[in-house]
Amino acid sequence: GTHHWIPRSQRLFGGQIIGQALVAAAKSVSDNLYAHSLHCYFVRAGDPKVPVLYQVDRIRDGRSFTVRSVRAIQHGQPILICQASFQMLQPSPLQHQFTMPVVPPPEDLLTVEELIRLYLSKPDLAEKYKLGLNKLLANEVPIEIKPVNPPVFYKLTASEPKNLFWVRARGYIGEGNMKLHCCVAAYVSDFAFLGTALLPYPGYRAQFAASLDHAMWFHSTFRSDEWMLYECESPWAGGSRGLVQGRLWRRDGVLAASCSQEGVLRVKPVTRPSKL
Ligand SMILES: CCCC(=O)SCCNC(=O)CCNC(=O)[C@H](O)C(C)(C)COP(=O)(O)OP(=O)(O)OC[C@H]1O[C@@H](n2cnc3c(N)ncnc32)[C@H](O)[C@@H]1OP(=O)(O)O
Repeated sequence: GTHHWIPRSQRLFGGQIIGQALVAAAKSVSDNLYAHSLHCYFVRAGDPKVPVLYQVDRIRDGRSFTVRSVRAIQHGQPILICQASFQMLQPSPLQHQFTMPVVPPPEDLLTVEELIRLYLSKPDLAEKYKLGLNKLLANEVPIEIKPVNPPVFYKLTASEPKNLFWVRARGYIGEGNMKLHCCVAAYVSDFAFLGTALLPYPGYRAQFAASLDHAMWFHSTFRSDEWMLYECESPWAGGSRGLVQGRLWRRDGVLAASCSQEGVLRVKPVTRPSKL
């Protein structure tokens, strides 16, 4: 696996490693099987200077379900261990899902880049914020994001640990390759996910934040290059860790996937300039 967007932390982006691990697992199963879940642990930081080797173990090929175990390896050591399970399409009379939250459509909202440009155009914006916003703008991520409740970047306001944004992969993937859409959704699902646990604590900034594990369940067909609503919430934080849970909704209200992640969050108080 080669690298796309590299975060400022200079560790490999977790979503990229999960997405590529799922690509590797998916290549080892037959075409009539579809990913329905994955469970991963990030055991070492990924090094952006070298590629990642994905080693797949064929754990079991069952009649309906097939399980693969993938190790992502760099410098001879695992950086991620991932179990992925695939199933052949099977109908069922049992069918239910939660209801998608009612939010404005993506066409009525601004992308993160448009929001940043809007803030940068404000004549009264302090210099110290301009630098941070320009750094964010230079961050070329292969995902488009439209926050439903855009954050006010320079205001320290605590909010509930809940977040909603429209997301889609940049570029065209097209219909047909459901395995690829799941891999791209795995990439997308790790982006801006753990930050949900920090929303109630504007007085602290993350000194060290990294995902420890990530799990996903795929429920229906979807296209990751079309807008999906990502509903994120953090039911708990403590012990220098935060738990986040997410639901990816197709815009027609069908629940496409569910995600869970725990991350290490080491924070320090934001220092405000003295008024003297
Ligand atoms: C949030 C974006 C989502 C992402 O994509 S994150 C990328 C995917 N996830 C990862 O890369 C995580 C990979 N896993 C790992 O790196 C390791 O397993 C992991 C989680 C660091 C745990 O390894 P350990 O050896 O147990 O590391 P550690 O927790 O002792 O140290 C990690 C860093 O924290 C620091 N630390 C330790 N105790 C601390 C304390 N009490 N207060 C403040 N900082 C502390 C420690 O120095 C270390 O920092 P650094 O890595 O040296 O810069």
